[in-house]
Amino acid sequence: MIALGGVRARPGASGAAAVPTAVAVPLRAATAVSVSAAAVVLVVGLVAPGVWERWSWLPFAVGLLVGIPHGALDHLVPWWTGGTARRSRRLVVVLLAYVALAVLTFVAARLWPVPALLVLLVGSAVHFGVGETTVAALRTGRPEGRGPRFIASGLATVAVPFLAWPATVRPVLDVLAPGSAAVILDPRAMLVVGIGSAVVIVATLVADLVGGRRPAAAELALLTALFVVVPPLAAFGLYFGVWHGLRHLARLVALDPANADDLAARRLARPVGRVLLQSALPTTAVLVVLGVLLAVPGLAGHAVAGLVPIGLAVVLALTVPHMAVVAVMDRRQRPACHAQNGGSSPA
Ligand SMILES: CC1=C(/C=C/C(C)=C/C=C/C(C)=C/C=C/C=C(C)/C=C/C=C(C)/C=C/C2=C(C)CCCC2(C)C)C(C)(C)CCC1
Ligand SMILES: [Fe+2]
Repeated sequence: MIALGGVRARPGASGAAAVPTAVAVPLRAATAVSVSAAAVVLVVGLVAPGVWERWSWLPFAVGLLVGIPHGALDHLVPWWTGGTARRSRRLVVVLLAYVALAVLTFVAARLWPVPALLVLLVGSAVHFGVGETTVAALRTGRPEGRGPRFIASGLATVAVPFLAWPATVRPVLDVLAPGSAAVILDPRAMLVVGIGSAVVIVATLVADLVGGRRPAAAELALLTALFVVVPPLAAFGLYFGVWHGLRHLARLVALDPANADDLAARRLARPVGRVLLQSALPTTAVLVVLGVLLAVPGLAGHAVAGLVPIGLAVVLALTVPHMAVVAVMDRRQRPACHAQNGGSSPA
């Protein structure tokens, strides 16, 4: 037996598990919204490229606003995945550790901007790659290892915008982490990462098509095209908020034990309302921090000013504690690799 979304499911003959309604229903809704939104943004980028070049900040700002809540229930994940009763003293410890990790990351990024940004970008690629493979596994009920799809998704979402839009990202990098543009956009490094990304993405697409995994191939192709065609801030905003963030929220909806009955009856409205209500306070706290950093000149670092660099700095600082929590969640929610042998996952 394997564990999916906190519900046990028996693997079928092919090694794939029947995907429980608890996770299938919200994930299907989130997938429909994210794929449609990405397709619309991509088509606009193809038909009227000037629109996103001029209005990039809009999808970026909306993406931040919609994407921040996906981490806002991180402090509850250990209880939802561990199946133990919530104790207020342990909750306070988790909250304090989370805030401390985010503050330390923010300060480290101000003190050592270039190495910190490089580490955070690699961390982001791992985080997005794991998110894509876990969602693929949860959708099909088949285990997904840390193989080509994980690397291809990380590269498509993090390396491709730098490869396709060097002139656009350069000024943002120069403000976010002075000196980082020369390192990240170094022509030899770009050539190596560019060839590596092309090989891994194309190989994954071909393997998916040959293996009959057409939806997975279509999603990877859509994401790659989005980051190639649409200017990076607009593409990132769409991906972060409406793709990665929304799918993560769908997984959270399935994890909260309070939603079990509604999801079993395929009712989504109440579970979505519950998750939004629970995430409102932590989201507001992060938005207040963002507002204070924007309002008080110099607080985010001497050179950093404006929504784009401060928004990115805040979101990147949250990446570290968020990644730590999501790593635990992924281990407990994704179909286990040994499902094929009928083993049980570490629920
Ligand atoms: C719970 C809790 C809370 C809350 C939390 C939250 C709300 C979270 C979130 C989280 C998150 C929200 C996360 C995030 C992540 C992110 C990421 C992962 C990012 C990445 C990025 C990138 C990759 C970028 C890139 C770039 C650059 C750098 C430049 C320009 C261009 C581009 C855009 C491309 C608090 C603190 C209140 C308290 C305690 C507890
Ligand atoms: Fe995330």
